[in-house]
Amino acid sequence: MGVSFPIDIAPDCPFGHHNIPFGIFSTASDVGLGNQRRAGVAIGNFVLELDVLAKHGFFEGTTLSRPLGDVFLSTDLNAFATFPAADRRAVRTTIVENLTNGSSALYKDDALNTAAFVPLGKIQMHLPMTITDYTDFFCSLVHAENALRLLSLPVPQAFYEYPMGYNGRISSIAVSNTDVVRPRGFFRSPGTDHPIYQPTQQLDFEVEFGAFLASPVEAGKNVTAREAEDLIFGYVLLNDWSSRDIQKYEMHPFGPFHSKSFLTSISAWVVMPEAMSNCPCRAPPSLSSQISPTLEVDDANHGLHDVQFSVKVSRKSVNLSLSDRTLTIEISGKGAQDVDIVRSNLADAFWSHYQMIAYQSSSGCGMSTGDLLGSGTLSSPPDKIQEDSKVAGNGCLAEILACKHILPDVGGRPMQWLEDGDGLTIEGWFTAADGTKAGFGGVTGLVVPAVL
Ligand SMILES: O=C(O)/C=C/C(=O)CC(=O)CC(=O)O
Ligand SMILES: [Ca+2]
Ligand SMILES: [Mg+2]
Repeated sequence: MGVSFPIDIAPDCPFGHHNIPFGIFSTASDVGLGNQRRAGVAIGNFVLELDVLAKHGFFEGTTLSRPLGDVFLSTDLNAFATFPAADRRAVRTTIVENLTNGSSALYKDDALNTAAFVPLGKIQMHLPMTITDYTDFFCSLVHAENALRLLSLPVPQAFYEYPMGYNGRISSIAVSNTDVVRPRGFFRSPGTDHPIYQPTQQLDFEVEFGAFLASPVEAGKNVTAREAEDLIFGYVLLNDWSSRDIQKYEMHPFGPFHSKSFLTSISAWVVMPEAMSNCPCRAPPSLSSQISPTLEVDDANHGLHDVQFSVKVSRKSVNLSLSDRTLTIEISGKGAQDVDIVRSNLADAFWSHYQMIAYQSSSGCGMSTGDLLGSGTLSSPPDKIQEDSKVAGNGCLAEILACKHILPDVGGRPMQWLEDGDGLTIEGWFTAADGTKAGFGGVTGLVVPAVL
């Protein structure tokens, strides 16, 4: 038997028995269906092929409103997302019940076991959904105060009244591990009086939380925040890579344009809301302001869970030596140094995804299965970051610089903007239903030089 019961879950593994995130993967040509994209769930160090379960009748006893058919052979999770929330929950429950039952055919039938489990090391992950629209919001008051202070601007009154947002570009969205090609744009370098088209010198990240919409919202129909829960298919980590010099120049008087449209990375695994159903929530601070009834949520059910984010930069040290008129630059071959620079928490946001969905629909704006809603940069107040004072509570470098927070050196150099060769990973962890730690699996990117 390739995978025996109980599946070993290492303490630092994000994919325990009560997380079960969904994703789209492919394998090498000699493994299973090879390079065909298909759906799976992550468990321990494996992906469980969902079509193999479906074809072996695992969901026949599951009450569903319509047959699953070949839904798990789709190249995205959109078709599965259109099943009613009760169906999606029932499918997930069946998977959990089988994985946690030593007498399931999953563990007893050798051929099935071999076909169903594929080691994570043998797969390639793809975008989990075909993304139909993308909005990026501005939901953290801590971030808004710090970012706007840098521009000597007050937080606008509207911030407290609804979740502010801007329309993003779907073409910018890529799955974790996609390289970050340094973007080029028009901006003024210090000391010049006109903009020059050049690679950004102020490349930044933004820690965000994304939600995928399951069911469409017809144009003209207003969804209230209390109705939004069942519309959410699942959550991903999102990094809204940003160029601050381009942004500073272009955002007068419009919103962000090229400064945000070169890349937005998301984690590959979509965590279902049910995985977080027992994870603590804190009532969103927006409830204490004057908000429209359509944006009101229940104190105990609003989606602002205790999800702990961290950011790690990986940078190689550079040794310079000057001998005999020759300058030698050596990138340390001893591997990169990893440094934690940020820790923040979803529970510190001002607005939740339920409220973002309600606000998005409030104008009569239609929404589709596969719409992605980013939370905006997520920061936490400094008093929450007690364990390690070197780590900032700010969800991006611009804000860390605005707060004059001194980060530890990385690769022997001060940490300012992202450099070519830097790797950056955002992780997110929460408490799953069985009390174990569960995670998103990270969203990572390597910065590579601009294409000139
Ligand atoms: O107006 C500002 O200060 C900044 C706006 C943004 O950077 C847009 C954005 O991505 C918002 C966010 O991530 O919170
Ligand atoms: Ca953003
Ligand atoms: Mg971006």
